[in-house]
Amino acid sequence: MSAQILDGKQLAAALREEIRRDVEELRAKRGIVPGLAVLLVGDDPASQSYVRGKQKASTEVGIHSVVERLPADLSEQTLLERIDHYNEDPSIHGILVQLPLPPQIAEDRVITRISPGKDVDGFHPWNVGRLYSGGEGFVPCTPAGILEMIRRNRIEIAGAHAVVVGRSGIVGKPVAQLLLRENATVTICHSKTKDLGFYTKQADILVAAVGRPGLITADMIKPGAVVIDVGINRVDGRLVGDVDFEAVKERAGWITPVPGGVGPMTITMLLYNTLWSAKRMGNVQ
Ligand SMILES: Nc1nc2c(c(=O)[nH]1)N[C@@H](CN(C=O)c1ccc(C(=O)N[C@@H](CCC(=O)O)C(=O)O)cc1)CN2
Repeated sequence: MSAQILDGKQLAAALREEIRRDVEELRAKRGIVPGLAVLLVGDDPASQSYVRGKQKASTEVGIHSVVERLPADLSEQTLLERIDHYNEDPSIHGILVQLPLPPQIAEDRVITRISPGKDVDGFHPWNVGRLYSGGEGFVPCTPAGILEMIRRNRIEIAGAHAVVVGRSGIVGKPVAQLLLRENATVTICHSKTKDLGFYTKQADILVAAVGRPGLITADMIKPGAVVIDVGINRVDGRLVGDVDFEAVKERAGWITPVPGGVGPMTITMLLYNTLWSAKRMGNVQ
């Protein structure tokens, strides 16, 4: 039997409607309009498209967004000064710098400059620490979206063996931490893992986040497993994930498509984080 599809596009639309209603209530009852500042350096087409998506989605739910498009040869100092500006702006509740950055700019110095209380990407070391220590803080958007997809489809995490392939700071490590927080037994695999299939075959929940098209094949899957594909790879003008979707869907219990799976949840969780930040700054419960 073919796997059930974890439809991120559909879930994202439903969540955005919930967020839109919450934003409207915050505005009507408290006069607070959530504000998001997005800084885009350079002209990478994929980054431009993601930023356009963030701006459009913000407008649709009533979040005020400011997008600064900055030249590719921008100095790190100028970017840090723009961040300082938004750190001080009381109408802005969330700040993000679209990644990747050009080589002359150090990502860690930029991320660390964002006020942790406005770090809606959840990349600042303060928020990373909160995720690991179990405290309240911003959770990175893609991992938060994955957890939301699993929960909303009533898939049991506690006691499951979750295998995460990929150890990036944006997806692999935080999603592993979130699954651990939900009482999964977690294994993290990466490019140096020997015999990857040995681990993936044991996964009740498999998260693939490496950026290698077709890395996960049907023979690497436990029958009935939940397969979450975070890969976004362009092959011959087509968008494909890290999972061989057509073959794996015949063996898995649940599977995310690419496109239309995890991707749309990323921007939705950014809206959620911005709303949460505005509520927190306004002391709204
Ligand atoms: N500051 C950040 N930079 C980056 C992040 C991030 O969370 N914060 N994540 C990615 C890019 N990203 C958001 O910024 C992102 C990636 C993919 C999607 C998405 O909706 N994908 C669609 C396909 C879209 C397409 O055709 O390309 C899908 O999978 O269905 C949204 C946002 C790196 N940088």
